[in-house]
Amino acid sequence: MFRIGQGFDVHQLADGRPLIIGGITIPYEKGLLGHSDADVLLHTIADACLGAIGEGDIGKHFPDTDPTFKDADSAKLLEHVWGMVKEKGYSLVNVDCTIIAQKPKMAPYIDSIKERVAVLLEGTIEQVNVKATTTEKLGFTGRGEGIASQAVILIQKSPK
Ligand SMILES: Nc1ccn([C@@H]2O[C@H](COP(=O)(O)O)[C@@H](O)[C@H]2O)c(=O)n1
Ligand SMILES: C[C@@]1(CO)OP(=O)(O)OP(=O)(O)OC[C@H]1O
Repeated sequence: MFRIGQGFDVHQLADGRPLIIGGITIPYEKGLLGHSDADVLLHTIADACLGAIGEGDIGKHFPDTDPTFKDADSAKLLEHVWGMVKEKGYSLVNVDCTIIAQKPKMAPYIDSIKERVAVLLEGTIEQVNVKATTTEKLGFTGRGEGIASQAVILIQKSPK
């Protein structure tokens, strides 16, 4: 049995924050603002996982009003969500993600991000695709005010 899920997230860029995307710290003049470490890509993947198993979204499981999740490592949040996916008997088929950012250039970091995501989802690099696009200087991403991300995941329950 297959299930599909999709995720979308946006975080604002602000001074004085590290830029963490896909579990990797990327050198840049600004970072993403959030209650957690604001890892927009890992939040997107977590939401896609929760969508695939019909379990709502990360705000439901990790409320941004809960001090437990202040400055939380989003890799830990995704690990928890992936545990829920496994608990229901599913494994990864593939995940495809897009980071929407005018700057910085993501290309040098894509392979490291893919490796990190593959580890978190207990899959191989071949099961993970991560892309980046600008919005040609249009909109909030184009003005460099924030970074968005999208993901689609396919999971499979193997017959016993
Ligand atoms: N933050 C980004 C955005 C894009 N890239 C790479 O550049 C290519 C061209 O981007 P367009 O928005 O002009 O289509 C894109 O396909 C990515 O490979 C990037 O590395 N970092
Ligand atoms: C991850 C959580 C929890 O720390 O906070 P944020 O980092 O603000 O992220 P968001 O994508 O707005 O929503 C999920 C939150 O509940």
